[in-house]
Amino acid sequence: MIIGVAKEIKNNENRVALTPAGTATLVKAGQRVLFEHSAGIGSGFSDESYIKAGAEIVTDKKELFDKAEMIMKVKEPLAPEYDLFHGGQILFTYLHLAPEPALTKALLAKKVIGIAYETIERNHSLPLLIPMSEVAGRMAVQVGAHWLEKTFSGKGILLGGVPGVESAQVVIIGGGVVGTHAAKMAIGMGARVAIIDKSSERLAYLDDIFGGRVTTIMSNSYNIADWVKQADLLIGAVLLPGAKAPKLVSEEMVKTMEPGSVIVDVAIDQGGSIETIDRATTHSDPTYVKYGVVHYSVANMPGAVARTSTLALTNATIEYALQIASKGWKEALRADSGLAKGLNVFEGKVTFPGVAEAHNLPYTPVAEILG
Ligand SMILES: NC(=O)C1=CN([C@@H]2O[C@H](COP(=O)(O)OP(=O)(O)OC[C@H]3O[C@@H](n4cnc5c(N)ncnc54)[C@H](O)[C@@H]3O)[C@@H](O)[C@H]2O)C=CC1
Ligand SMILES: CC(=O)C(=O)O
Repeated sequence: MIIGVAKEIKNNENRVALTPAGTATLVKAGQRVLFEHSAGIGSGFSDESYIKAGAEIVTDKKELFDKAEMIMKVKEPLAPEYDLFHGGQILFTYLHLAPEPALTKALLAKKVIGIAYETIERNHSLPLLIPMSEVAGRMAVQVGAHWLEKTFSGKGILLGGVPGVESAQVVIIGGGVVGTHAAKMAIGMGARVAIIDKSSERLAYLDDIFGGRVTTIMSNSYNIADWVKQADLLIGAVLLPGAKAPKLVSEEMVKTMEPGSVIVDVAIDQGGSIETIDRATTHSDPTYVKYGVVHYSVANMPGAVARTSTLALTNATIEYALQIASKGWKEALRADSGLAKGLNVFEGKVTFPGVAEAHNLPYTPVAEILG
């Protein structure tokens, strides 16, 4: 199969879909890898390192898209990329289609075979979302600590306090991968940490692994309102896989937060879980202040730590890319029902229920397509 690796164009998106090691794995398996010129630079990988791994460098983006049977990316395509796709082309990337009507429409019109990293399942987990959620969870605390500084419109408090001075209260809504990694960092920095989740099993697990170092809270609007009010740093980390994120924190709740508090809504890539966050921000302009509270809603947080993220992402994606390329997408999906959950759009049809529901479009089960 001819695999095209495209350079990312999203604001400050420095990740790339394959490392040289991942490229070498595909080439060794008999696949042809076309690599867009300088696509790896932001992650510290030169064109030469990809040539050494067996890739061919292509300088013209259009030529890359025209030739490739499968395009591998990191982020969802943006408007300038929509026209580059052709019918029957496989797109293997994060798609996050539920909050993106224009992108969904474009991929349907182009009859692209869209396999989304974030909805592939294995053993009831999301193996291609996990590595970036680990990164974003850890970053959420780092970023939150930064914006809590007075210079950046924050309260002017240190997460860990100092002896004789109270530490900050971090409140995390959603105790999955993002939430757990955020909690690890926040505990490490000496903050007081509360995690709110709707799953009692998950809360029990978090209580077990963190012992007395976190407070676990059952998710309901009463408890959320109570804890949002106390939060110096509020982290949104919920997920309903493939669907739009539920708005759990209302505008009224945000108004009860003290001025200079900070919200980091990691769940923004699925539309966001905080009512006062109505748009994704960018790494070059990451925050705005509303009701005195600093709001941060960057949808590609791991792009800022591209070297770590590209390595972690390729570690996870490579075995799936290999399966799709060597067996062909249909056979690969037939052989792995978890990979089949990644199919979101196929030849003008929506094949993921959460996406169909979000856009009020008909839903075609993947099984119907695989036959
Ligand atoms: N902004 C960014 O750069 C990035 C964003 N993300 C996003 O972060 C979000 C979280 O991802 P993961 O932690 O991997 O998901 P996950 O599936 O591991 O965890 C989600 C948690 O949310 C909980 N949850 C669902 N509904 C809830 C409710 N009503 N109340 C409280 N808890 C609820 C679930 O029980 C689960 O524990 C996703 O939208 C993901 O795409 C991930 C990586 C980067
Ligand atoms: C998960 C995702 O969208 C990201 O890492 O950017």
